[in-house]
Amino acid sequence: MLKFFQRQFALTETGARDLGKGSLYSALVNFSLMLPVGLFILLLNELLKPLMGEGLPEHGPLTYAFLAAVIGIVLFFCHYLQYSSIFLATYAESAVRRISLAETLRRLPLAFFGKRDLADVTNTIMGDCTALEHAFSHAVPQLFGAILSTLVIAAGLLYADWRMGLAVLWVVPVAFLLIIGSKYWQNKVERRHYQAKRLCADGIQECLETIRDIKACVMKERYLADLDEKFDQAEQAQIHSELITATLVTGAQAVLRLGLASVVLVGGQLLLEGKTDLLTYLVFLVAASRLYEPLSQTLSQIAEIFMVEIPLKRMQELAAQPVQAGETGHTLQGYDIVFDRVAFAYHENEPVLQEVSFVARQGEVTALVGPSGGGKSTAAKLAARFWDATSGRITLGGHDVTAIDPEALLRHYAIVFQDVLLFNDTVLENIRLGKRSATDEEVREAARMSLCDEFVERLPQGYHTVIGENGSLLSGGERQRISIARAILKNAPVILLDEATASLDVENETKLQMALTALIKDKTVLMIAHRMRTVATADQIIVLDGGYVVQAGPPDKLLQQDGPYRRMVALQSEHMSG
Ligand SMILES: Nc1ncnc2c1ncn2[C@@H]1O[C@H](COP(=O)(O)OP(=O)(O)OP(=O)(O)O)[C@@H](O)[C@H]1O
Repeated sequence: MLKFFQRQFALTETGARDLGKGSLYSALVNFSLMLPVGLFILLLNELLKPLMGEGLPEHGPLTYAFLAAVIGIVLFFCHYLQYSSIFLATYAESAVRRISLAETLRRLPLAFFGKRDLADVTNTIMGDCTALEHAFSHAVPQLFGAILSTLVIAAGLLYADWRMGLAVLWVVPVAFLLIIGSKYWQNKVERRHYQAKRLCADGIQECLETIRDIKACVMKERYLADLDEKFDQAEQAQIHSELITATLVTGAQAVLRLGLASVVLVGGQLLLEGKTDLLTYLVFLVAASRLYEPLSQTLSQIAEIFMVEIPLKRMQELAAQPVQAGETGHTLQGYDIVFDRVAFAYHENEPVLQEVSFVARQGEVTALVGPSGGGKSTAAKLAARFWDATSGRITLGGHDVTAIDPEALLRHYAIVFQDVLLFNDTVLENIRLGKRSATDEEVREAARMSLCDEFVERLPQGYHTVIGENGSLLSGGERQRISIARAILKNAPVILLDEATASLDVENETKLQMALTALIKDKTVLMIAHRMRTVATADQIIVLDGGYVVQAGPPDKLLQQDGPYRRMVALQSEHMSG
């Protein structure tokens, strides 16, 4: 049974055991709800005795008050056990599920995030987990509990009187068949509802991310109209889904109630024919109304139980994504990066890099240049294993990067991206991200080297100013300097600079280049730049065009050749003097 729960609901062993316990306690609650009925029947039996001429009642009101109190305590404990075993265990399982999904996401290659919609991934971690949390705390154990208690009570009723037993029970399979028969239909409608909700979430996220461009292009009206349409579709899908579920559930609940009518009819007939006594008849009437209560509740949650399949599948699919693995303990021989006939494609049959071979040596600056879209950033990201090459090999210090755990590998890298990402925190903390253990003084020193001082002094609280979401209070050049400060603070042996100084004016770029010269001593530097002036002092230039290395060598040598590098330098000099 535990294996069934684990497989069916993707639970941990503890989660499956807790679901089993929760189901048993739910059944216990259902049984305990029969106790007041038993007491009532006992009381009725006593009260009927004098009327039937069977003598006086044997027990006084005190006995019944005592029994009622005991039943109250039993009910309390059963409910308490059910609550603690279901709710607390479900929340614990949910936390494990969320953490394990987040752990998977952390280890997934960036290729996954390029293919998958981020709103959808967020929805899986938050929305789907919440949906499962609700189903496993409010519906699934109750369903199994109701099945268990109904089976036991049904056996008792059939044993007591099979005719009235059948009159009580025939409605149960009919009601459930009605709901189960419509499962495919309900799931189809609910899947459409899910899809509509996901499109809404996508729309909102896209709108928030692109609000600046929407305003700049005066597209607000059109965008909001699109978003409105998505909301309307989600609303329609929700109404449709709820209508269908409500119709089916109330229909099935009405069928259940028919059972009461059939007991009245069958029992009444048996009573008239003298084939049963009044007490048994009353017992069946009361038992029927009690029996249907948990079943009726379960029916109202059956749509939720069917729906469990959808979020479960989505989560299983996410959990099954191949993660980037690798060893954490490795000894590198220096920090040379070697690209050996590397090919890569973001999408099948659309190669971005082909036959790329070069060596970025430790202690040297290797500059990647070339036309936009040539594959420079892609090559740098492959070196840091943000993606894995489709074919060929990239090594760092003689080790294939794909054999090294991505997080362990990234400890050797300090990276400054073109699109800087900052957090809504102070300048100090944003820089400290480079090295969590750095003292304030170390952070300030890195900030001074990356020329942050001059703009930080102008901020209201200096280094303690909170810079807004993604550094919204800062200019592009200022954000870039913070990112460089992080890299300086990290002081890693390999430095990747992707247009690191592109947002700076010429004067600041020159100053920063001098600071960077000190930083990059003895390190492996892979630098991407569009300004030829920036890479003029590099030890080696690699020209990438259309995914191929079209020229490689020291800048002075390349200048002597009639090739793309000389043309780019000439073009930019012309542009500057013109
Ligand atoms: N995440 C991605 N998913 C799919 N395609 C991508 C992705 N990133 C880049 N590309 C594509 O790969 C090709 C190379 O892009 P890349 O950014 O490496 O070029 P680049 O030489 O660095 O360009 P630029 O100088 O403009 O930054 C381009 O055609 C680009 O559209």
